[in-house]
Amino acid sequence: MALNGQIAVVTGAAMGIGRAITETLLQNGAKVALIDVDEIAGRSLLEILEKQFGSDRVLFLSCDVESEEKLKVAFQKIAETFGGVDIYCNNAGILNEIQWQKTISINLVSAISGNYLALEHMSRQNGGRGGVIVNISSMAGIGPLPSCPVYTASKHGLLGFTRAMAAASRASGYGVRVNALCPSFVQTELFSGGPSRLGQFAHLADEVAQFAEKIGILTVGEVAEAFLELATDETKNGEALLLLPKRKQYVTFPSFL
Ligand SMILES: NC(=O)C1=CN([C@@H]2O[C@H](COP(=O)(O)OP(=O)(O)OC[C@H]3O[C@@H](n4cnc5c(N)ncnc54)[C@H](O)[C@@H]3O)[C@@H](O)[C@H]2O)C=CC1
Ligand SMILES: CCCCC/C=C\C=C\C(=O)C/C=C\C/C=C\CCCC(=O)O
Repeated sequence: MALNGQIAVVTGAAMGIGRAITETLLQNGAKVALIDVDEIAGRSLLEILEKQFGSDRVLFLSCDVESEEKLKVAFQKIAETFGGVDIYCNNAGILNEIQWQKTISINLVSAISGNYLALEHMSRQNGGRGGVIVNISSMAGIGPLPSCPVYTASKHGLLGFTRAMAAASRASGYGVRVNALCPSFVQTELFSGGPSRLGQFAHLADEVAQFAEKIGILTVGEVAEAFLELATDETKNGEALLLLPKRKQYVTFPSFL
């Protein structure tokens, strides 16, 4: 699938992985709507991107994805401005074992709301053009991160939702592929600030840091490249792409047929 002229929405786009994905989409010719709760970082990035790619190709919407109402309004504004939605990257996420309910709320509940809102605009059953959704899960969506049981649960939940949604989309003729990207540790604020947000599991920080050092740390650019593969390869639906510094593989799950 060529990205030229495609309309993409990226949540948590102001920094980290979301910013890198946004830049990659723009470099490949897409128009991108950036959604982020951090208005200052979002507006400052918008200014940079407008200069680089033109103001007709980027849009920033200050929005907390925890508010389904505000997210709905943001989607309406994007569809009106750009004329539809073709690609949805659900990336906004936090790691906070102290405020663990918020972790579930953003990483799982809001992710589900975002996927449903995206489908309202993208599904062929609703008059949309079809397209692709990429959910940013984590390696912690496949295996346990001991210092972060709730984060692990949220990412396992998101992966399960992705796979079921992909099957539902195929069976219902939505014309929308739904995939999950599962990176290991990535050099961002979420990673560097992680140790201070482990709460009762803070004593496990050193063990995790050693594990991270052993397997290596990804750059946001490497994650954006893997995102591009899931977004553009039209054979991929319901996939979980595991990404480590020295390894990339589509995860094989048990089959019950
Ligand atoms: N950094 C890592 O080691 C890994 C991160 N991930 C996942 O990648 C995604 C992005 O993470 P990073 O770039 O590392 O994080 P980050 O903390 O560097 O950036 C997250 C962005 O999301 C925004 N955001 C947070 N809550 C929001 C909300 N309620 N509404 C709207 N925007 C919100 C922030 O303002 C920020 O711009 C997350 O889902 C994370 O779980 C997955 C694997 C590894
Ligand atoms: C030093 C404490 C830092 C806390 C963690 C910071 C960021 C983590 C982000 C993730 O999304 C997790 C990434 C990779 C590890 C995930 C799972 C390990 C699974 C190991 C196993 O299967 O045995």
